[in-house]
Amino acid sequence: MAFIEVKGITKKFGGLTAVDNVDFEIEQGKITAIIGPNGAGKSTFFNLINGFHKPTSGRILFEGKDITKIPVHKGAHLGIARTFQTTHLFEQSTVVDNVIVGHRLRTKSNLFDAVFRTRREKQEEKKAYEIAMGALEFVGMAHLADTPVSTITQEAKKRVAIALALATGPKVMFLDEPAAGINPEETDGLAQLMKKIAASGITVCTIEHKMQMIMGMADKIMVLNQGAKIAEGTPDEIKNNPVVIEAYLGGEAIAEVN
Ligand SMILES: Nc1ncnc2c1ncn2[C@@H]1O[C@H](COP(=O)(O)OP(=O)(O)OP(=O)(O)O)[C@@H](O)[C@H]1O
Repeated sequence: MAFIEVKGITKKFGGLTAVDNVDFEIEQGKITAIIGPNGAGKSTFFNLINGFHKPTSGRILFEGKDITKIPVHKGAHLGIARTFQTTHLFEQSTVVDNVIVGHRLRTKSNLFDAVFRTRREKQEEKKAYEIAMGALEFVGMAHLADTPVSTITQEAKKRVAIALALATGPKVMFLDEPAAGINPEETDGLAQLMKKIAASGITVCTIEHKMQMIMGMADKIMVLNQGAKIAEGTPDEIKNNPVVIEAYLGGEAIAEVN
């Protein structure tokens, strides 16, 4: 059984077919990247598998279970996490408080507990703090735990956004352009972090435009073009695939990644 299996998925927006009958499998504990030119359908495909869009047709199986129609919060409880843009962080709150929000998603305290501060609520608060600190440790941000998000660098914010997803205890993490807007050295650092996440057993699925980064870290790449899957394989297979070179990367881009 595949970890995530996408079967014949199609998404239409009015008359436009953004994703066109794509079959794809994601392996557990690996890094999978989705690439393709602008408008190829990457974000749409990504949002179909992480539950943010519902397909026009086709099915998605997660550990053999049909998750095609389940709401996003149910997906989160099954272990499907998605990182948000750093602009979704609460700038005035501390780094650790931001991450605690991620963990809260999975804890059981209800409004009654929150108002009357029951023992369970206190225990959960402590646990949420410990989990948040563990996630910050993992991404190398524990030393900034008590710092307001507004004062940390863009790269640090990206790591905090990843910690937030990690704190939900996911089985798979979806990262949308994790390295956008940061320098090459920081990009390398993030690639290392993604490898560390995958090595810890959490499956990583990403869209990224930085080709060198993708080629250096992905176990498997899918190439979309005009909504259709035109290739899938290892970085080496993709770099040398004539269809990909023709449709997307072009001779110069290939020279760049080799
Ligand atoms: N909510 C929407 N409503 C209508 N059309 C949409 C919507 N989202 C995406 N599209 C269209 O679907 C097509 C695929 O878009 P998508 O954003 O998935 O591509 P992409 O490969 O992620 O592009 P980019 O690299 O530029 O982000 C585009 O033609 C886009 O205009």
